[in-house]
Amino acid sequence: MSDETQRPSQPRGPVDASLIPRYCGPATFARLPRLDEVDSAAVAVLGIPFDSGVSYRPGARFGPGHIRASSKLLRPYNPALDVSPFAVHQVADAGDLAVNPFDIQEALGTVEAEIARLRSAGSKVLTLGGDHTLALPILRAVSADRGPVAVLHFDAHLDTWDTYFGAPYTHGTPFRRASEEGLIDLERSMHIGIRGPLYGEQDLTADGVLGFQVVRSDDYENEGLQTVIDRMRRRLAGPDGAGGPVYVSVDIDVLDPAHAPGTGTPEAGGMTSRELLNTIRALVGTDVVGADVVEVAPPYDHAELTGVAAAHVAYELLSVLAVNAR
Ligand SMILES: N=C(N)NCCCC(=O)O
Ligand SMILES: [Zn+2]
Ligand SMILES: [Zn+2]
Repeated sequence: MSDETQRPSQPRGPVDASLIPRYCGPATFARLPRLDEVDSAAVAVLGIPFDSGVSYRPGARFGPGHIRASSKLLRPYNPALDVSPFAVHQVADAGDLAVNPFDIQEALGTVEAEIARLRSAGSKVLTLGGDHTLALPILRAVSADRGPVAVLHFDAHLDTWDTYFGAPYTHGTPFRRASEEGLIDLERSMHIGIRGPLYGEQDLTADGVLGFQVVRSDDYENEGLQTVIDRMRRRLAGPDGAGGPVYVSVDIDVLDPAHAPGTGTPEAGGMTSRELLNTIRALVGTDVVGADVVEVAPPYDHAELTGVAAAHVAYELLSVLAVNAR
């Protein structure tokens, strides 16, 4: 009797690195199966190679491939959360979405439709970007069936600016548009890791009106990790403590350029990857409805530093989803 007939409901996991060397074979995230190789997936990892919304260095269109290539060393068991994220339920790589690099509005429509399609097939979606513009169409799709969601946004930047060159859909503006469109819960959303020069003081006041609280990068040093985690969990619980759906958006430039040089708009004074991974782990027990890891720009990376950091961030997000599903 084959394994499959004995255990028909067993999720198909990653390729075994003790049988097939890690550097062999097609690069799916964490060497997971492709979505078309499994019946269905509780979580789909979707690449979106799009960087037409960037204000500075381009290159995030190569992010999905780079994160996958940097994810080959991930192992199946996560001791930090005591979970095997690919054994609890089926996780699969949905490949790359082909989006129009010359027409941003059309690209946003393609992204929204694909996220909606995967979600209606029963998959939560972890998106590998791509630039931060992508958060807007993803939030449109998620809030279409979950209503306004809390946005937990890890980034050096607010990304609530209004326009660049008059353009409303850019990587610096997704969360202003999302707030204006009523996609986010104004009482439970938060940025973590904010730092660096702004256009003016009004950037921060406008951001508060749009529904965000701010944890600054320096707060990790001044208050400590546990205090930051407590603030995050209190904010996500909301004023009545009841909680609700949370969308997690991770711009890899939240990390210090020493930890993640491969990104388009780097800012000094950032978080360590250890701080970021530990903060994400503290999301166990919150209703994470989707997530992205964006702004990985491989042309500026060295030794896969940024790719490995992004792969681990994605792995911790998948681990949280697995613990929550258990
Ligand atoms: N979302 C990212 N990574 N960066 C936004 C920077 C916008 C600016 O150039 O002011
Ligand atoms: Zn950023
Ligand atoms: Zn961003």
